Amino acid sequence: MSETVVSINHANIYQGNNLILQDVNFTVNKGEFVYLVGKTGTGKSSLLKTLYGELPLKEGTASVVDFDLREMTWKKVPFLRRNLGVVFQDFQLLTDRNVHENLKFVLKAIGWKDDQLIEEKIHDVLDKVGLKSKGFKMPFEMSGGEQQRVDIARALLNSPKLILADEPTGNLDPETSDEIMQLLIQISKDYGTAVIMATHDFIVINRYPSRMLSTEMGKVVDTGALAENQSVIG
Ligand SMILES: Nc1ncnc2c1ncn2[C@@H]1O[C@H](COP(=O)(O)OP(=O)(O)OP(=O)(O)O)[C@@H](O)[C@H]1O
Repeated sequence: MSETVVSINHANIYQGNNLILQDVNFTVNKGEFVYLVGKTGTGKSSLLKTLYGELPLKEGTASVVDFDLREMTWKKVPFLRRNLGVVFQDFQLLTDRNVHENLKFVLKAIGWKDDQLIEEKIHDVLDKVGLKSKGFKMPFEMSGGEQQRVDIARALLNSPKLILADEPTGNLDPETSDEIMQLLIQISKDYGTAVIMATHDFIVINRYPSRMLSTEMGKVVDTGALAENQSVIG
């Protein structure tokens, strides 16, 4: 039986008092890879922000990795985030410390204390993103693709059931975008992690076709699973 990771029903998404998306309904299951597409300003980021607790859900219902978004308070948001991985376009790494220290900082912040477990976890996530030997590098010494891999490694620290990615290939050249897409798809297949990825990049979507949610005219349209991406990378 499939395991539901996101379930959103009759939700209205607001920015302040402005209604951005109306009557949003969809579910995402374990291991699914879903694109979120739509013209600029149509609400992709607003929807993702709602899913990771940055915007409050005022109308409708939603459950994200078993957290009820209507019950969300600022105190509970960090607990929701510990069960998610969030990946952004601009990497958001701490520039004054190396990759290893960036990852250690996050683990310490969420309460990890055992040095050996910390080292094992960092080794594990760097291995998963193909950067096993790059822990000593400073962010400015890395290419955009490598920095995005570190951002994905950071998202994996929580062993999340869901990764929310907002334009993760937006700053990358086509070849590097390909590598990041293959990595995200591989993660969703290997670890059963669901991925919702906002993108404008139709080159990427055409190369790695998958289910699409489209924001248009204040609604979210579910195009369903048009094709499997399995054949592309498999
Ligand atoms: N902090 C904010 N306060 C008020 N309105 C906002 C805020 N952020 C976004 N909006 C508005 O909400 C609407 C949706 O914006 P959003 O960023 O979600 O769209 P998007 O589809 O992600 O756009 P893009 O593709 O350019 O990132 C836009 O009209 C935008 O102006």
